[in-house]
This record gives sequence, C-alpha cells and structure tokens, in this order.
Amino acid sequence: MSPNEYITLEPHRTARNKAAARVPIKSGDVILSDSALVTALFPAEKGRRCDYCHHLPRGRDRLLKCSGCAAFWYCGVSCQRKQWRTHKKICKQYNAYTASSEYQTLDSREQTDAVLLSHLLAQVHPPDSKSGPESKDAIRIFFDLLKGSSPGINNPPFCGDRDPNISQIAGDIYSRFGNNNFVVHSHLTAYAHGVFPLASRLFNHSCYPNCVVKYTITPQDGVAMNVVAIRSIAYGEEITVPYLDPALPLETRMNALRMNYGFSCTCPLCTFQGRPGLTKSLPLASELGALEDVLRKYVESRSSDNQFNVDSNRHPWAGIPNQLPALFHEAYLPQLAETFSRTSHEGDYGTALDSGRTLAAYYALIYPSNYPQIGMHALELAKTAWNYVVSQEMSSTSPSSEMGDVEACAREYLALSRQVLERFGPEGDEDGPLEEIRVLRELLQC
Ligand SMILES: C[S@@+](CC[C@H](N)C(=O)[O-])C[C@H]1O[C@@H](n2cnc3c(N)ncnc32)[C@H](O)[C@@H]1O
Repeated sequence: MSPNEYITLEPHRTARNKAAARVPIKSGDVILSDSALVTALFPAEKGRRCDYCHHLPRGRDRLLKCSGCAAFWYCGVSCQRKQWRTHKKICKQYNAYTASSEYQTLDSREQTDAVLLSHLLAQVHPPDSKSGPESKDAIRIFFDLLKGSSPGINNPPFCGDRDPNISQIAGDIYSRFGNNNFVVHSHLTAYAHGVFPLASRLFNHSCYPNCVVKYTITPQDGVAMNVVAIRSIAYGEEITVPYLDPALPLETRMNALRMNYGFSCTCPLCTFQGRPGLTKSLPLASELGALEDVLRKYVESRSSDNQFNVDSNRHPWAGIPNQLPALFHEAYLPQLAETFSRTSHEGDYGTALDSGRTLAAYYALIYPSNYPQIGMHALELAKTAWNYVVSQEMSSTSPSSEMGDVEACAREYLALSRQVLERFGPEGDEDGPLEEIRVLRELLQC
C-alpha cells in the first residue's frame, strides 16, 4: 500500500503497520487529506449544522429540513442529494428508532455512534453499485481495519431491519468503531463523530506526536480530515497522531488506550511520567505558588528566544527540576484551567494573567512544540492581557508603565498564537482563531 507522496506503510512490531515518512517532511505540511466515509453530529448539534457538510449557516441563511423525517437538516438540495443515497434507507424508521427505549437509554456519545452505524450500514448493505471508486475504496479499507479489543458486541445500536445477516454486518462494523472512530472538532471543540478509513489505517498513536489532526468544512462538500506535521519529520521516521489529549493524567490515558485500543503506550511522555519514584501527591496549597514559579522559570530558561521551545524536537523533560512532576497530579491541571477561565471571564484580569501564564508553561511542558492547544491558549492569554489594558485605561487606576508590560505580554502571546495556529492553518467553522488573531493584531498594531 502506498498511501501518498509523504507516507509509506511499513511493518510494526506490535501494531501490524506504521506510517513512515517517505520523504523529509516540513513542519506545517499537510501530509494527508482524507474525506469522511460517514459522519454523525452530536445530538446537541442537530438542526444547527448541515448534517452532510457540517456547515453552520450565517445571517439569514436557513437549513432545509428533510421532509421525510424532519430530523436531518441540509444547507441545500445539493447536500441533501448527496446524503439521500444512504439516508433514504433509514429515513422512514428514524423517528421511531430515536424515540425507542433502545436509543433513549444510550448516552449522547453512544447515540451519535448509533446514527453513525446506521448510515454506514446503509452505505454498505446492500452494496451501492452506483457509488464511485473512492467510496468503494474507503469501504474496502474500512473492512480491513483492526477490530477493537472487545469484539463480542451482540446487539449494536442501529436504525434498520434486524434480520440476522444485517445484524452480523452491523456487529462487524461496530467492533471497529472502538479504535477507528474519530471525534470531529472545530477550533478544538468536538461536535461530531466520523469514520476516515485511510487515516485510521495509517496512523498509530503517541502522546508526544509529530502530527496533529484538523477537520476542514467546505460547504456543499464532505468533511475532510487533514493531518498536519507540527515539526520536521526525518525520512523513515514513524508518523504519529494523538488519539487522546496528552494533557490527561497518565492513568486516564493508559486506561483509555488499553480499553479502547488494546495497547500500552510507550511514548516519551508516558515513559517519563511513569518513571518509578515520581511524586504522586498533590502539593499543598501553601507550596503551590513557589512550585509554579519554578515551573515558569524552567520553561522560560529552556528557550532562548521566548518562553516556549517553539520549534525544537528536544524532549522538554531532560533536566526537569525534581519537584515539578508533582504538578502532574490529576487534580492540578483542571484546577488551574478553571481558575484561568473563571477569572478571565469575571474580569479579574490580574489573577487571570497569573494563572494563564502558569497554564501556558504547563502546556509547554506537556505538549510538543506547535501543538494547537498551546496556540489556542496563547490567544486566550493575549486577549486577556488586552482586556486588562483596556479596562485599566477606562478606569485609569494602574500606572502606565505597568500597563506597558501587560501590553507587551499581549504581543508576546499573540506572536506565539500566530506561530502555532498559522502553522496549523484554517480549519473548522468560519471566523475562528485566525480571524481573532487578525483583529487583535489590528488593535495591538502589530
Ligand atoms: C487506528 S489503528 C492504527 C493502524 C494500525 N497500526 C494498523 O496497522 O491497522 C489503531 C490500532 O493500532 C495499534 N496501535 C496504535 N498505536 C499504537 C501504539 N502506539 N503502540 C502499539 N499499538 C498501537 C493498536 O492495535 C490500535 O488498536
């Protein structure tokens, strides 16, 4: 199998295959664009977005409702027509199915998968002789994907006839959902599930990956997954993506990877965080301030040009001060993120900037350079600093030299967010972070 000019598939010791770089890859290169075989919106997104292309209507634009079930919405006739080939097979039964206790007892993630399974089943059974070669190829690759670690699913949830033949195919498809079902997001906010067979077939996981995934929404067209390099990748090196958020606590990641994908991760981050003797208890509140100071100073000292080691392949943990791993305790990060989010919304900008800078240093320690979360957070921090400046100008309480420092901080984080998010590139809905960066650059005149 030769997927494209960037990637070749090679044997892997335990994971059947791995994707390897066929040529040297540059940071920011989009190395794969894979159209969705099928997607399903989260229940809360139904009626907000087009069920086919996921476009969010703007202004006076309205979505058209499917006249058969009144439960699917489209940008227009073109999107409806494209989905009708499969939707027509479940349209009449859809409302009875979603009202049934089988569907109602599922959580929203499982409900999304039930719709995903129903549409995928409708695509493959009976086989559609009119579908194009790309779709046939994607279906063939889908059935070649690995099954999950617990394939014994007897009654997968789906809308459609329950004859034994169909139930068996449904079970076969569902058994692959555990490790081949992507969470589709816009500006890093999840809103749908989707199956992208080629990407599934190619990429193994790492919590310290060299690539990340983004989704592009093109009105009237299907959703596509794009894989973007976040650092340069040498010829022959394995290409990896994260299957979950590397900032989750080690135990949570290990359990999820074992249960959903059937493997134990041996990436550099897991190896480092799993070191015997690493502090396991959360530091006392009285110790936190000093520890956060150490964290910020360590991250600042690691990079000569700015606070973050923006374009380095070096592990950030070499030489980490002994006391810092205590901050990897599962309770620490959510607490810090909550303080930043609450205080920046409440207008307590001094506290927000303080916690936000610590959070930025924490992300720089956990995520590889150019990881999109770093850029998103840097943008939030730049906006917070700018709001601080504006609020102080209005009340004119702080000396202007202090506000000069805050404005410099806004510029610094804006530059970081540009560096990361412009490399990540356009994705998701219109008017996202790239537009926010443009507006903030105008305000800050930089
Ligand atoms: C989406 S598939 C990836 C493609 C797979 N390597 C193949 O050849 O079909 C996910 C499966 O790959 C394997 N896998 C992915 N990342 C791995 C890793 N870091 N270590 C070991 N196995 C991994 C696991 O079996 C997992 O369930």
